[in-house]
Amino acid sequence: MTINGKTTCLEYFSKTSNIEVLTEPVSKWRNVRGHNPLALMYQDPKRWGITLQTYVQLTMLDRHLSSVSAPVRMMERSIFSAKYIFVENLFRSGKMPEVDFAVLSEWFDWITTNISIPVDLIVYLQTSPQTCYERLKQRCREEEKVIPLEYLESIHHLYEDWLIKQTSFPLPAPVLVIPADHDLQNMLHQYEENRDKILAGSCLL
Ligand SMILES: Nc1ncnc2c1ncn2[C@@H]1O[C@H](COP(=O)(O)OP(=O)(O)O)[C@@H](O)[C@H]1O
Ligand SMILES: O=c1ccn([C@H]2C[C@H](O)[C@@H](COP(=O)(O)O)O2)c(=O)[nH]1
Repeated sequence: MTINGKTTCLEYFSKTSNIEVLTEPVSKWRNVRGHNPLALMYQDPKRWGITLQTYVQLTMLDRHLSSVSAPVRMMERSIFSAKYIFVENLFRSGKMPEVDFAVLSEWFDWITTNISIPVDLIVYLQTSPQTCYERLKQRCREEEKVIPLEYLESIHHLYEDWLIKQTSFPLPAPVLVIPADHDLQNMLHQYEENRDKILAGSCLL
């Protein structure tokens, strides 16, 4: 999901030795050579969706390919969720022209056919759109103030189709589902309970 506690979870595990944590490169999406493609996309998705998602695809690929510095790597999101969820959502909601979707898809297909992107486990922090909406307001990131609940509902359905029903796109790895509508204390307890499974190697979505 989006805005559901991924960074908070990674911060928790980053305190464990032998784990390398790679957070999402969102600071790059907010500032590429002085431009803010994340803000532009939310202001006018039809015009700027392709711009943001091209850059997301590049920066996620860069994260996947960066050299490993610990026995276990935990990564926030992936090149797969960028394509299967966010690009798909823009396209299906009529906010991405067909030609932009086609070009992004060609890039994605080329990358995933020609470059090995191994993922061992997907950890799905499963949250309701309402919870994400509350956390969005709590975090109060300037670019995201325009996000309506309906946007989070669409993203949620795409995630559920992909990771739970498993009816939409191929899964690059098995899925571990952690219900994540709970308060922080409860979440930390669940992370401890799932620690061994998670440390088998994971990618947070
Ligand atoms: N379990 C939780 N209960 C309540 N608030 C939370 C919880 N986990 C995270 N938050 C808060 O929600 C907001 C978004 O969390 P964050 O970890 O940044 O999400 P993400 O990385 O998925 O966007 C932050 O303000 C964070 O402090
Ligand atoms: O491919 C993507 C990935 C993310 N986003 C947006 C969604 C959020 O506004 C930010 C960061 O995501 P978090 O879940 O808060 O970490 O980036 C996107 O538009 N496209």
